[in-house]
Amino acid sequence: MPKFDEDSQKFTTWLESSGVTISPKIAIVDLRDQHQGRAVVAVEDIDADEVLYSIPRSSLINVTNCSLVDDHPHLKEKLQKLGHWEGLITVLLYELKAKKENSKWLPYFNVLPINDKENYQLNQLVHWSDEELKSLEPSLVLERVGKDDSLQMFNKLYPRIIIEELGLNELEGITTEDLYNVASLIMSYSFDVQLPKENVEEEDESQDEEGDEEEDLEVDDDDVLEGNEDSEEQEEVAEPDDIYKDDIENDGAVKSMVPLADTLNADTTLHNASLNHSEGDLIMKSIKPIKKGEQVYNSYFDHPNSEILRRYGYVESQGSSHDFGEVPLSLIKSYFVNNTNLTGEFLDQIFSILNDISESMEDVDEQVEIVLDSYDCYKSREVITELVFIVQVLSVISEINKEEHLDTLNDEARQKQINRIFQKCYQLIEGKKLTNNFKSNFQKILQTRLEQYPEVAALPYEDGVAFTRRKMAEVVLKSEYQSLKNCSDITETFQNGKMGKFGFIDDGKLIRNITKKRPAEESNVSKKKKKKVQ
Ligand SMILES: C[S@@+](CC[C@H](N)C(=O)[O-])C[C@H]1O[C@@H](n2cnc3c(N)ncnc32)[C@H](O)[C@@H]1O
Repeated sequence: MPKFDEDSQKFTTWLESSGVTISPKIAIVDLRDQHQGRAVVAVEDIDADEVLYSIPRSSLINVTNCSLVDDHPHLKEKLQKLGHWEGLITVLLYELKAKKENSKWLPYFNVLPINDKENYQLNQLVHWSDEELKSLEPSLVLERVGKDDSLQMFNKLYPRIIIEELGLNELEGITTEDLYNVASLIMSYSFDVQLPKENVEEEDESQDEEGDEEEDLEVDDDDVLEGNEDSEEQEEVAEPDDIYKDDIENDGAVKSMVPLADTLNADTTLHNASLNHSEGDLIMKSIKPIKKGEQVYNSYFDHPNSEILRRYGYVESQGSSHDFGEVPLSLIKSYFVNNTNLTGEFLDQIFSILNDISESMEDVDEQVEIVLDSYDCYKSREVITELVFIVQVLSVISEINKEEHLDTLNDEARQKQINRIFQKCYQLIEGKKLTNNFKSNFQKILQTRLEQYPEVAALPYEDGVAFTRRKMAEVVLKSEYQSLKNCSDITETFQNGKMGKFGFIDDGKLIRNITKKRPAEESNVSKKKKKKVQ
């Protein structure tokens, strides 16, 4: 029997001996010829809502259930305070580098990329060379690769935490590559597993609500490789006690490796099974009928292809259902600088005023932050409201600025006028209306963004599986290009699509409405200033 199959079989035997019960209607199969590694398929027809397997918590690996705690019980508390990523990385390094052949999870590790370099290539973006990453330009996913942040976290973990704080001399000599590999494994295989309610209650009653949620558990979508929650902290040279965070158990969930649950591949359109939590075991259930021979697919959350590639190292060759392209704020800014009378300096002031306006809104739920780093434009011909809002606001400001030179007003008057424009645009959009200038500026902005993509992005998806890094990069660019292209069709996006039907009005009408009610003193300031610049 080939080693790959032998490892799958040993893994299945190990699962059974670890208390995992598996429906006879499914089997682990070898889909290397389709570049999908191992997968789970139905060997008989399965109805919706059938239990496919049930996994006892004792077979999970996390900071409360691992060899490290078995061997060094006094470290349990410290581990739980390290943070989800740091905790699980440490625990896994101990299994892989200290326990090695003696780890009770060995048959599980042997079916994972970490112990089978021959059959698995790690393709998450942190493993791409700078040259390879260039093939993803101009995708903004390049700003989220996070190699530097990961490195910062690794430098904090080793040797400071692992050797000096926890005293794990068994792990002396681990390399940055070891850390990258373990972090990549966590990124694409781990789950945030909810703790049974009683556990949470004991620790912190305020977590009750979260513990009660009956949501599906999905493969983790957290961002350690970007150094998410802790990136600022990591920049400082921390003193020993600031390596500790809130107790993991107080979060109501613990980042865990879940054998077998992570053997499921994912697909945004073919998703047919989900992992549910219960008080005891974790249960994988079908969410729709699955025919004999079909693959059982989990969902890794609503990611576009760029994120699927970044986190999991593959792409959906015909596009993800959740694809979007992004328009960076910098492009919007340069568009207005090049095509209107707004200068870069004035636009920066406008952005800062817009931020102040949203911060000053009393009702936090109603706060509208419209200055974002980038704006998503979905394949489904929906764009985020913030994009509509900012382009509409800037279109109006540039029009008013022709007459009134807002940039020459004093700070207070300028702020008031921009606030008024903001409020009027808000009402306009709420009333499902936009202006004609918005239409033309929006179209040109999207066109400018589309022109940044290489020619290949405009071509249709190719047949077959994209599995080389070059082809996967092309698929990401096509996914983004098509999404942006879909949204650039104004009629489809703003009149026939999911965003509802917008009416377009003459800009003059809105501008008259904004300028007519301006307080008298503001107009005076404006006139005075205008005289100066004439
Ligand atoms: C949780 S594991 C799934 C099991 C994995 N196939 C294995 O052999 O271990 C996630 C990894 O599986 C692969 N994968 C998942 N869904 C896939 C898909 N639809 N197409 C190709 N590869 C996929 C990716 O390499 C991803 O990082």
